[in-house]
Amino acid sequence: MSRAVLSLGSNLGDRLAHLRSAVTAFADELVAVSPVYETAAWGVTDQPDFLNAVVVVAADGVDGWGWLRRGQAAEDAAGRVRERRWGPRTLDVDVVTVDGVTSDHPELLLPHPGTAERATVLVPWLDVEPDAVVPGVGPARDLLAGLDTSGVRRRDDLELR
Ligand SMILES: Nc1ncnc2c1ncn2[C@@H]1O[C@H](COP(=O)(O)OP(=O)(O)OP(=O)(O)O)[C@@H](O)[C@H]1O
Ligand SMILES: Nc1nc2c(c(=O)[nH]1)N=C(CO)CN2
Repeated sequence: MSRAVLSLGSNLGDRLAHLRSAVTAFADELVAVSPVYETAAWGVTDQPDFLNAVVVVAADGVDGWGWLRRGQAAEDAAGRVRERRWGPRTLDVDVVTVDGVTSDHPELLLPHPGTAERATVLVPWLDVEPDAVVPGVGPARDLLAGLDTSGVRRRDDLELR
């Protein structure tokens, strides 16, 4: 069984609908779905706030590339136009980790190299996996302790399923 942690993000159009479309795309593989967070944009900061969430998925016979392709298909279905790096997007699906897999291929970096610095990933991940570890880096809880979480606000009024 291959188990993966996926980070979902949207800051264009109907953000909640875009995150829900990703959850629906992985309906048969869902292990856990985090709460939704409203988050200030990092990287390129002059863009709208994001909604972010994390899902844990598992399936037989899907490797890291398979999870990546499945995420990209969900992005395409949400009408994502690939423009500037870190720019606004209808749906972003990042493969954060795949159990037991590391990769240094530029099109599939595992664990995702941004994970340790991104409260927008670590906060929802810890909601569903309090003992989460970024392989080769450290416990998510310890990484988060060094980060500013002021721009990460839980939206209990929004549900993904
Ligand atoms: N773990 C991964 N998950 C998703 N995409 C990855 C991963 N590792 C490498 N990539 C590659 O990153 C590219 C997509 O990048 P994208 O435009 O989503 O970047 P970004 O979301 O702007 O920035 P970041 O990757 O820092 O979050 C794709 O070509 C994809 O193959
Ligand atoms: N808050 C927030 N900011 C971002 C995000 C994101 O998911 N959340 N994704 C980006 C590109 O991957 C760029 N900036």
